[in-house]
Amino acid sequence: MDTVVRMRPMDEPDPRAARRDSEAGGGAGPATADLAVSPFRADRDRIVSSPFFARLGGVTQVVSAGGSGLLHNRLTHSLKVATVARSIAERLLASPDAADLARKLGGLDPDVAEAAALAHDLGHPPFGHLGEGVLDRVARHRFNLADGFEGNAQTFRILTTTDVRGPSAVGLDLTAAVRAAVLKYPWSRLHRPRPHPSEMPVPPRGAAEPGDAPGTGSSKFCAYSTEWDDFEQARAPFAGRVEPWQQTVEASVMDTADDIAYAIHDLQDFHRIGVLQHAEVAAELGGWTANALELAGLDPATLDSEARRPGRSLERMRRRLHAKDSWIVDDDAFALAVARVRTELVDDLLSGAFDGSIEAEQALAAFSARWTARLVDGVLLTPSPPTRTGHLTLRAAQWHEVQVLKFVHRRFVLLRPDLALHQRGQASLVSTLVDALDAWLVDRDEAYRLPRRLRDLVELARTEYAAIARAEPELLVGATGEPVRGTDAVYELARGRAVIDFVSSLTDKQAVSLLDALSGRASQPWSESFVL
Ligand SMILES: Nc1ccn([C@H]2C[C@H](O)[C@@H](COP(=O)(O)OP(=O)(O)OP(=O)(O)O)O2)c(=O)n1
Repeated sequence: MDTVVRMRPMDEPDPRAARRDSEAGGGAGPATADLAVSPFRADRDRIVSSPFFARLGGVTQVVSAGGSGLLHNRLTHSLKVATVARSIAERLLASPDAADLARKLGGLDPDVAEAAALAHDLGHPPFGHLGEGVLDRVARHRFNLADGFEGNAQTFRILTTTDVRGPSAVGLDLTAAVRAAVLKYPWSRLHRPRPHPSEMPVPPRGAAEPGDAPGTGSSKFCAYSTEWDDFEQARAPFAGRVEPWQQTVEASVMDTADDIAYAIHDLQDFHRIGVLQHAEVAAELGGWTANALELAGLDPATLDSEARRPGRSLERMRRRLHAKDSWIVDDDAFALAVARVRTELVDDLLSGAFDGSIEAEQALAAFSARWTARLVDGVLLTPSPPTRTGHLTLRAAQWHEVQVLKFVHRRFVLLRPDLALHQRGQASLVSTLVDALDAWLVDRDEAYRLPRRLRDLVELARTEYAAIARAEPELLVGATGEPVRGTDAVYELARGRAVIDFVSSLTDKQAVSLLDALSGRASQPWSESFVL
């Protein structure tokens, strides 16, 4: 790719700072004026002021955000990601070579990276990833929405469409650079850009179709067809700087910061509440280290049949890395990463139970500070990365360490049957709630008593799908690829999108309270725990 960069004359507007409404002749009126002078700082402020941002305090990171308040929720997580993203950006800019490369690739501004990090989880539905999977199934199977639901695409929809910042504004009207920086997976599910990244010989991370659902498009993506115009406008300043399927540098900073933040704080959280036990983690890592050669020689069937014996799960993970990430995987680096995690996590942190003492808090804080610094020190900006990664990557040592840290969390927290039990209940709650709201929407007798927000969302989506039907009818397909034609069919899509928008914007607690009320289990009509 040609990265020769033309210098912009001083009086020419910065295309990275372009806003959609100002291009359309609108712009911020007096009621919505920004305090910050820098457009990217103004974006950061717009995001922080949004009710969608405040809502993240009530949304699950891994387990419910309610209760003790000691575990991370999506708000405290986002604040940490923002801190890490800003410091990565500032460190890169302090190196003349990295700063020069970042400029050639389309620019790097710490305010943009920070704003994107603050915004990156806005689209997470109640109950986090669990809710995401349920809403995707419901969107495709019940409402025939080919785009389904995806947390990152919902983030982009909130920022550009459903959030508002003044009487006439649709979306937060952010700059192109910040909008582009939240595009972790810069493509739509099925059709755009062309050729679609899912068709590449080695697709970027998230672009491949799920093996068990052929024809459903990329497993991760950042824009529904309703937001495609915004997507193209946001990415326009980066054309010729990065490939169409590549993240901008700022998106890559946000993505890496997200990985670093949760790899560390998820382990802290579950040590704090006593779920992460020293003995089982020590046995797994120790079992792999003591028998690495023998385990590497086991055939896959034996490895599967012995899955519960110490070391087997880690060996399966090592093989998965070889299958998916051959661009970086290295057995020596893997063994060193296992050794380091064993020393610093298992022997140091987990060897004493968390008892709330000052000493225990100090140990947690030291673990977090040491690992955050180590991983942030491991970032590297490269001119021509392999397709599986962005321009910003972790060096091999730190990349393997993050994989091992995430493995410990997945194996000893996420795969626990007691967590699965809890999540099955939440999954059923989300899908029942969708059914109940949809039944309310189609009840003719209740047409004038519908929640105002829900009604507004239906109208918004109806306008959007009608516009697509006129301008790009080929994009309007149902979940099995059949064309959607006619006013009634378009309305059905709009109804589905509106219910999904509505449910996905609830906190965990609101979702519970709303279903209680809709099922006749709430005793008070004027409850304050949710706002319709
Ligand atoms: N099945 C899963 C997967 C992840 N998580 C948790 C672990 C991390 O705390 C966080 C990771 O999810 P993110 O959305 O922050 O990031 P990803 O990069 O994994 O996903 P995406 O790229 O879709 O945002 O969610 C979880 O509880 N259950």
